[in-house]
Amino acid sequence: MSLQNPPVNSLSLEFLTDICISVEKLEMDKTCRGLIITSSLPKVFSAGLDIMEMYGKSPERCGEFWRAVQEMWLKLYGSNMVTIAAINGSSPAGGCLMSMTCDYRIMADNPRYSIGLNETQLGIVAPFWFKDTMTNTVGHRTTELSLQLGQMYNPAEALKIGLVDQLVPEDQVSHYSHTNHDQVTTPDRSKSMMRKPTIDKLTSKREADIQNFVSFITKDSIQKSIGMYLEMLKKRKR
Ligand SMILES: CC/C=C\CC/C=C/CC(=O)SCCNC(=O)CCNC(=O)[C@H](O)C(C)(C)COP(=O)(O)OP(=O)(O)OC[C@H]1O[C@@H](n2cnc3c(N)ncnc32)[C@H](O)[C@@H]1OP(=O)(O)O
Repeated sequence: MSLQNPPVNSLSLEFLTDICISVEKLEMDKTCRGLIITSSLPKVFSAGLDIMEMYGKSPERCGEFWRAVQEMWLKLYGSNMVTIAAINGSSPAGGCLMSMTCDYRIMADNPRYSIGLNETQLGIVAPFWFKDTMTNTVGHRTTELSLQLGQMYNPAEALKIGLVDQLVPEDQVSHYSHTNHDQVTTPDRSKSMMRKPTIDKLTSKREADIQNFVSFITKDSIQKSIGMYLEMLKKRKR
């Protein structure tokens, strides 16, 4: 599955819906042995959630958006397929979350790329299931530090903390993803054993999590922080 939503593969409601439909189709296809997620765009795997979906939108629309974010995570983290993230560019926040849902992460060894949960930089607290996914990936202490600082890691740092599993030359990300994938034929039952408690936690609190997101994101102070972050993103370009 090659992500293609220019300019930065930000995860809008529409794009998230497309991703969910694609994953669902693959999941039902008996001939499909697994899933490699990568990006069709240069330099960016995914810029994470589309910030414009969280800025100046109605509570109803925010709720619909958040349900789609949850759905994407539930589908990928609970997938019965062998999943590999072929991270061929930067992968902040929701992009990092998407990578962490996979069984294995291969990243392009380019020091200009970065990956991590940077929500704190937007004045946002990462939701509990983002935190849980990271804890399951890199452990409690690293997650605590990482979330408090909104830390982004270059590929070498990401490898060191276990946020990615393998670094490869940029032009060989696809090759190594397929090679690794071919070595695993079916997902082991241990995958669902390891992930079920984390998945059940969100499933049982799904509506409350949506309410929490909507009331948090529509607060004036949070809207102001997001507005300032958007300004910073645009200024950084100039
Ligand atoms: C209770 C819980 C409450 C809340 C939880 C909410 C959780 C949120 C998780 C998230 O995922 S929030 C999104 C966080 N994402 C980011 O901070 C990424 C910001 N973007 C970047 O760092 C860079 O754009 C990049 C490294 C991904 C790519 O850099 P580059 O190739 O240099 O592109 P530009 O920076 O020039 O960006 C091009 C264009 O795209 C716009 N843009 C970038 N990221 C986003 C985004 N996530 N959503 C919407 N739009 C984005 C950027 O502003 C530029 O727009 P122009 O109109 O100026 O062209």
